Amino acid sequence: MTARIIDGKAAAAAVLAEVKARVDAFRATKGRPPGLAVVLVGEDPASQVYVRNKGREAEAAGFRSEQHTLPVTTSQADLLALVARVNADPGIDGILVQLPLPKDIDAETVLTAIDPAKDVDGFHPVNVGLLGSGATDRALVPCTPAGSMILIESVLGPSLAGKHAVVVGRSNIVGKPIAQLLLQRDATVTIAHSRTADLAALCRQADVLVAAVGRPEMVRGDWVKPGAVVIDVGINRIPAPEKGEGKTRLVGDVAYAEAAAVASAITPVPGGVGPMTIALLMANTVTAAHLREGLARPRFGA
Ligand SMILES: NC(=O)C1=CN([C@@H]2O[C@H](COP(=O)(O)OP(=O)(O)OC[C@H]3O[C@@H](n4cnc5c(N)ncnc54)[C@H](OP(=O)(O)O)[C@@H]3O)[C@@H](O)[C@H]2O)C=CC1
Ligand SMILES: Nc1nc(=O)c2c([nH]1)NC[C@@H]1CN(c3ccc(C(=O)N[C@@H](CCC(=O)O)C(=O)O)cc3)C=[N+]21
Repeated sequence: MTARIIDGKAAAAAVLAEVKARVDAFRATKGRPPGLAVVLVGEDPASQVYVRNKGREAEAAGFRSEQHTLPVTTSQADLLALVARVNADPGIDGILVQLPLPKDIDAETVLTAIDPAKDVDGFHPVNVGLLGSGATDRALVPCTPAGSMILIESVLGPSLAGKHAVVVGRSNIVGKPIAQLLLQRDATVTIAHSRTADLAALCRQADVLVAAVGRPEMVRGDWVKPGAVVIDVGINRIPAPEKGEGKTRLVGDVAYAEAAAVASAITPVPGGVGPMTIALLMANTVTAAHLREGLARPRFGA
């Protein structure tokens, strides 16, 4: 079997088209566009690329978009003061503080200081709790998990009843929220991590296999059940001497060619989950704007 390649770029473009239509309607009703503030502390080059991409998409969608770039030496108090300022700005509906933060800043303190109604990352404890209790009418859901679900739905449809989903990775930003969303779609969910015994055998039981580990090509072809749907969340930059000295390339957490020979459908890296993350950030900003203004919640990727 050769797997169907799940086109994350095309799916992201479809979400962004829905976003744009919603932005136009929102602006016509409210007389202002949705607003997104992205905060970057420090000069991590990968983070700079992501933040720039987010700003570009926000402008393309017709948002008010602002970027705050603070030096790596910024104190936690100064960052909290900025968060308080954007919390209080009525024209800002979404706030994203790019992770990771410098080591002297406590990320949990900063994320908890964001107004949950503006928490378009879905990382605030209020949104984590709403997601965990199934209140998806009110929760802001993390972008990468929400985007991954749209890709899964594009292959398997809305119900995962009877399917075993294995999520490798238990981070608060990816693994745990993806597991919650899979559970809500009636999958039987197993969450694996670095202390899981016989990971390969467990993965071989998965009808839906989600890799969110951060280890290049760790999931091998013989870990994949024939016909499984494989979602590769990993983004790893590795040396690519074949492209020339000092060059790099992006790979996922899945050994793509091996897995694609066994799976029924698989996301590529790049061009899979990554573009969906950015599209869902825009969608969450539109959702936050609607909820803050008392308008009906829009749905994306339906
Ligand atoms: N496509 C996108 O838009 C995004 C991609 N990413 C990418 O997704 C990946 C995961 O990110 P994130 O969740 O933040 O990473 P974290 O480092 O926070 O979490 C990694 C998880 O993988 C587990 N793990 C690590 N090594 C192993 C192993 N050998 N066997 C089994 N489990 C293991 C860890 O287990 P334990 O808890 O036991 O330590 C942990 O739960 C990264 O490649 C990241 O770049 C992240 C965000 C967005
Ligand atoms: N507060 C916060 N929210 C995040 O959502 C967040 C974060 N911090 N920190 C870092 C991770 C990572 N992340 C990605 C977003 C887009 C791509 C993406 O667009 N990837 C492209 C390739 C991009 C490239 O070429 O480098 C793709 O996969 O096709 C990847 C990764 C969001 N994150």
